[in-house]
Amino acid sequence: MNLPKIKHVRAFTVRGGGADYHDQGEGHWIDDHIATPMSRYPEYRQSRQSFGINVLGTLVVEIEAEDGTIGFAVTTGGEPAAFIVEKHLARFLEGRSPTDYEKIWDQMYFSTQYYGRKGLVVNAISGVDLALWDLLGKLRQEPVYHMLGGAVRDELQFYATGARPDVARELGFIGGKMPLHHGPAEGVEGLKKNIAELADMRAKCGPDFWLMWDCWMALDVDYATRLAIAAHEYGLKWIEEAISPDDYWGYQQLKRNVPKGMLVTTGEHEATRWGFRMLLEMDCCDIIQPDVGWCGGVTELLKISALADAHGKMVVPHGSSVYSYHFVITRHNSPFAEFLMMHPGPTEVVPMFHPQLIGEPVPENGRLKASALDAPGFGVELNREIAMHRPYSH
Ligand SMILES: C[C@H](O)[C@H](O)CC(=O)C(=O)O
Ligand SMILES: [Mg+2]
Repeated sequence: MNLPKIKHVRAFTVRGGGADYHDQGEGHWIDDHIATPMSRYPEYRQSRQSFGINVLGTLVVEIEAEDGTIGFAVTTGGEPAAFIVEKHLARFLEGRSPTDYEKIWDQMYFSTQYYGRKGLVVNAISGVDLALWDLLGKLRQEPVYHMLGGAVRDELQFYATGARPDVARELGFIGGKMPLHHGPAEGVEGLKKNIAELADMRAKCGPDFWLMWDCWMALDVDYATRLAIAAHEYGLKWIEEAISPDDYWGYQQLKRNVPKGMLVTTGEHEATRWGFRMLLEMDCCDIIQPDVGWCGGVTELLKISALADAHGKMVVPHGSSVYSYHFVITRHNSPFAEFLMMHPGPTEVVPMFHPQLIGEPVPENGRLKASALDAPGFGVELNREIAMHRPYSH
């Protein structure tokens, strides 16, 4: 079957929430004294926005086919990513068939390799790749998860990320991942406060509910080891992204140091099959957590996931709403998914990428039926009432 060719690629920026989920208003749990690598500077300790966590904003990529069908995706990257999409990547799509996603990915990656490889450039590539899969699904009238091989189970199960695992438990989630509030610069006192918070949550959630810590790259191996050992008594299930994503050697050591039964997870700021190959071959962690909007898109996630499978590791993607769900439902080594609680409390389930997506499904009682994904592409529409800006064109 000959599908219409790609006519035009456009990139927009949007401010406020959505795919740039750290861009929230005051009083939100996601910006309340969370430990980060910048916490060593007291002036940047209270708020992540103070050091610019939300400086980029959302990138929206639209790909229009010759018949007028539009695929789109949202990720982070904002204006600099919009420049890369319009001025560099668009040339590898326009005039091509949307079925050529392998060649398109290869050309996007290798043409930018001299200034890219990870971070912002791969965010931009991911946004284009996701928009391409969305377009392909819309042209074929198929959900992306069908094109990835179909569902291997009837529903998705979720753990929730937020400051209130006790509420997440009541809402039906299988676990709660909390932000770590105090980093090494806050000394033994900070470490004790962290443990007291965990102990309090364990008391509120009972003995069996999964409790995890997201350390957002804030620690060093020594602190992470001491934290993990002290947390063992309170049944911490995993310690996430404890140290810098560049420190593969540190992760290898940490995985050896943590108490038996506690998992080490990482990878949300890692990209491509080559980055994940380091994590897997060096045995840095138990679960890898690629973000499909940051690691290279679905085309690359399939390769990362196959590599993880061969190493006997789970793939539990970071956040990313529908872009993750269509992948997780198709893979045996992705047995559950993350739901990032974007309610400020967070005491209610609200769509993760609100207000940018229309029709974004959310878990009910911590679950989502595969049939909730049964619409062409990623099954969502772009909310055209939000203020979108197209800073560059070609
Ligand atoms: C809660 C974390 O600091 C971060 O904002 C989100 C994240 O890393 C995750 O969902 O995982
Ligand atoms: Mg995380």
